[in-house]
Amino acid sequence: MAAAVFNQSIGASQSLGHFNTSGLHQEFGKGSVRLISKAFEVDVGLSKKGCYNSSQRHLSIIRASTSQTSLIDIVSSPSHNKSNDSRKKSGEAALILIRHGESLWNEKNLFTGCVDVPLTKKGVEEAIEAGKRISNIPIDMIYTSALIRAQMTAMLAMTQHRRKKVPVIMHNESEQATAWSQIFSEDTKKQSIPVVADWRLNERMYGELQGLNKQETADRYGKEQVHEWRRSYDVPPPNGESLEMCAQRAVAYFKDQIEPQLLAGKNVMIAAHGNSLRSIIMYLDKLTSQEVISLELSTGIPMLYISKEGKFIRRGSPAGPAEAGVYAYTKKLALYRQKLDEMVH
Ligand SMILES: O=C(O)[C@H](O)COP(=O)(O)O
Repeated sequence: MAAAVFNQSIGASQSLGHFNTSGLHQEFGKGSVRLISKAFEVDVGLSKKGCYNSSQRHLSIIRASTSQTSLIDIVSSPSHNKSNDSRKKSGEAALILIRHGESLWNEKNLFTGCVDVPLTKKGVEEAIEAGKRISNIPIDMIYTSALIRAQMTAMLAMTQHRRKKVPVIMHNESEQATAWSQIFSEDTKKQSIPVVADWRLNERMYGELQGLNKQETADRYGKEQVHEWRRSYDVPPPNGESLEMCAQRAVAYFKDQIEPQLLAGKNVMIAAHGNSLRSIIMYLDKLTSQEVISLELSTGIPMLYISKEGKFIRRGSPAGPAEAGVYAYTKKLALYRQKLDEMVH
């Protein structure tokens, strides 16, 4: 069964180059075609609780909590996870990248950047659809930006996951917040997925363009100027961040916080934004500052990478509802899926 899924997936990956794509795409690299589109993208040929009035009580809660293992410790510690042995053997981990679903300002065609606006109804639906597409892929840790549109996307997507673990937002903004969000059941912790929200995954800060209409801005300053602000690597919009500046925090965060999790065999989902993800993909795929110009990400389309021995291998994203035919599963992912099937039947 697992082998069948595996073979089917490999077959799909080999034929991906023949799919019709409806969105934007780019081609470059020797022997490799990268397609980033609404439809799919793949490399071809590469393969806490209660209110305490007494401050005394409050302090003791904090002290008690410091001796508790946190949810992140549970996920990160090898001794807490039986399947960790097989992870070590295969030395691989899944990495899912997902740009948030459509936001209310995407719908209005406004520059959004770090302005914190929620999803539209369509964005909610996109997030749920994205969740269906990744419902068979293991997820041990979730990282999102500090912005609600990315957090909504991650949470809505997780409502669809077959493993039925519960995403739990980590609150480390203060000692008190950490203490008050402790879970006191090891079993419950094991059925939870830590969600770490960090501003360094935020959308690029769009400076004085935030809140302006994209079309009106192009009419006023010229299409080329606006394209340069939106897509060039090193030209920042007025008083905003260039992609390069955005990369300095987003990629640094990825390297410091996320990559060690992947290297430890943890399967990670990142829900973030067009430009913070473009900068991370630039790092993962070793794109040049020229190549990244034509890299476009659609809202709500999950991309799958495999992290193996310090390398990142793109394994596609789905063209349609039949996700098994479009993600190039590894044997390990196929086995995970088989286990999920067995849990249901
Ligand atoms: O912040 C925004 O306005 C968008 O979500 C991303 O903008 P872009 O398409 O100009 O990169």
